[in-house]
Amino acid sequence: MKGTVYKSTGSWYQVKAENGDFYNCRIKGKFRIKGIKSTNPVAVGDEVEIDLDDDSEETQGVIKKISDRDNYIIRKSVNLSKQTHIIAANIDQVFLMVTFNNPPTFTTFIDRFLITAEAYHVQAVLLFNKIDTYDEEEILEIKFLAKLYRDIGYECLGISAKTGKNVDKVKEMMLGKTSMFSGHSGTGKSTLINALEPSLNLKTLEISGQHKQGQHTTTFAEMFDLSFDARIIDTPGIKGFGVVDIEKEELGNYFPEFFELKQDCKFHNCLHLNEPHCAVKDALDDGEISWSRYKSYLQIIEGEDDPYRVDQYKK
Ligand SMILES: Nc1nc2c(ncn2[C@@H]2O[C@H](COP(=O)(O)OP(=O)(O)OP(=O)(O)O)[C@@H](O)[C@H]2O)c(=O)[nH]1
Ligand SMILES: [Zn+2]
Repeated sequence: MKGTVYKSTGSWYQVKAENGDFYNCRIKGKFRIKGIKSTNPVAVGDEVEIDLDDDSEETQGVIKKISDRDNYIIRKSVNLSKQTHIIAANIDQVFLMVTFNNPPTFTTFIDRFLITAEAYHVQAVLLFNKIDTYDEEEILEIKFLAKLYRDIGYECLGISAKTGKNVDKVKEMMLGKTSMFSGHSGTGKSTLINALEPSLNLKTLEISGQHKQGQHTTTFAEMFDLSFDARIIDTPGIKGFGVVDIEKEELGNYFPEFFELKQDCKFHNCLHLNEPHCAVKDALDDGEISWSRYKSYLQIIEGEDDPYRVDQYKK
């Protein structure tokens, strides 16, 4: 029988089978995924093949096969170097909650987030939350930012999780998909999820504001079905959505607007720094590429505080 992994505790996996029932499953045999050394062979979101065992009191299952992943997000294992822990797989989209000043979300943060999403092949959507609190000037700034990112190809939406403004549009975007929510603490993730599904009580809600994090507790992601044909993956204790190592030479590929111009640079391996006849720098001078994006690019390539090379736990 086919199924999807909704929860993992390390040795047991909760699988929702195609008949809609949930089964506790174990793994049989060895699962290796090409190119990655992982501490967990099966992750939340994985599509699996299971065999049911009716002999025991409670019907249990055995995971026999795991399907190729569309994408997955990882973090480095806490204990074992060079090992990775797959947090979740087959994610359709990730929403980044952005607030202008309460708390501030800087463009460098947005850009780092988008680069990570590009590297993981996960579609990213920017939600500008708390639009009920902004004055005219701030609304203009939000609109400016939304246009900047829309022009690059990212969907942007102004919402208020509190008043419910455009929450129906978020719902629409989620239909038939598996989504994740990310953003600085206090940007309104919990409030939005509450507005989307009032009965859902996520672990992130229990953890926020307390000091349960920081110990070496292993955190496991969990998937939830919502009432309107949508699924969300909750990743308690993991800020942002994992780690990714990016080489200098490939960084520009994760800026879609840089990538598009790359073939016009004189050197095929142009880093868009001081090389002559660089199409990216020309576009920057012409105002076709935003300075804030280029600044983020420089910061990362120069290796200034490199937060996405280390584990990002909530402190
Ligand atoms: N005015 C206004 N306040 C909001 C809105 N969304 C959230 N808030 C408030 O912002 C504060 C933080 O919201 P949370 O939903 O707890 O934020 P969070 O992102 O889940 O934070 P963490 O759990 O720490 O990651 C709360 O006081 C919310 O009531 C909004 O759209 N408008
Ligand atoms: Zn160049």
